[in-house]
Amino acid sequence: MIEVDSLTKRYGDVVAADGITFTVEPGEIFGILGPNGAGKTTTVECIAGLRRPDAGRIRVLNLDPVRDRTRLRRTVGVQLQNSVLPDALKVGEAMTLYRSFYSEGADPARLLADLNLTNLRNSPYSALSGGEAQRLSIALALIGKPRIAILDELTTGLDPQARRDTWELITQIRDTGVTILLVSHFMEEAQRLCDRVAIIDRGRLAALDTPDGLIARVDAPQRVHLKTRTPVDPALFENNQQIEGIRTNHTETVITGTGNLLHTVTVTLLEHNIAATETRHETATLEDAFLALTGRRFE
Ligand SMILES: Nc1ncnc2c1ncn2[C@@H]1O[C@H](COP(=O)(O)OP(=O)(O)OP(=O)(O)O)[C@@H](O)[C@H]1O
Repeated sequence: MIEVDSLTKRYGDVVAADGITFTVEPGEIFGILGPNGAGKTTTVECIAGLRRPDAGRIRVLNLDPVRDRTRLRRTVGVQLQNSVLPDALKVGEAMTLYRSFYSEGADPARLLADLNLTNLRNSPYSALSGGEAQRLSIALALIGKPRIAILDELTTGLDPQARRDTWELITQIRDTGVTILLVSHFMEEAQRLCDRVAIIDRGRLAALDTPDGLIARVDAPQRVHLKTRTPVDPALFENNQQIEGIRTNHTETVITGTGNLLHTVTVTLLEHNIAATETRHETATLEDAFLALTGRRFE
């Protein structure tokens, strides 16, 4: 769907994109993840044909985003970071206006219903909450029935519930066959939502893999935290190669190790007829992967 090969873009002395290469496959939710100023927006703006690369080659559905911008506009829906509409424009009017840009497209009433915006169709843009405005911007990105949707910093500024609702919505949109290119600086968002993630740091592609694949590159041990009614004897876990360490503090036990650690611990407890009142399994996160891959903390 999208091919980016050695993309380079400079603003004066700043190299915002420095030889970035990746491809996006049909039906993927593909994440571009990186800290502020990493070059994410520059990359997707070049893909959307809004900026001209200094070097490198981009193809979107086999078209050149700059040269073939008019043709691409029919198949690529874009929601840009911090996009705003005029305050007085009503939700329904915005949908009708954007629909008029396309000879073929989605039914505005149907799309409003799908995005749970029907009741707000007469509300002016200025009266919308952050989550409602984001849902409207997604609706506007989808009004031309695109094959690819580019969504930039979709959930920034939303509360946790609105963020989770938006993730659910993105998954549903993908399930209708739309390929999604998602820009984010939220680790959890990328981990939960994306099929593959390109980590961009200082204009360069630091890594590209599934979230699990990125996390698997981290050499951090897992931890299982247990609470039990009576103290656990650490000797029960000896002679198990997956277990690297045990710390006990009365009825609280923390076991570190590798492999299928949770399974190993659970089986051992069952064998000795010990019931855990609480179990928590901690594994490495994308945040750990970022640190391991770039040598820097995400923030
Ligand atoms: N129009 C511009 N003129 C000059 N410098 C720019 C321009 N747009 C971006 N930059 C610089 O290019 C670099 C990359 O910016 P970009 O917006 O692509 O990063 P980003 O990863 O999307 O960041 P954020 O998460 O903060 O939006 C930054 O150093 C930024 O200051």
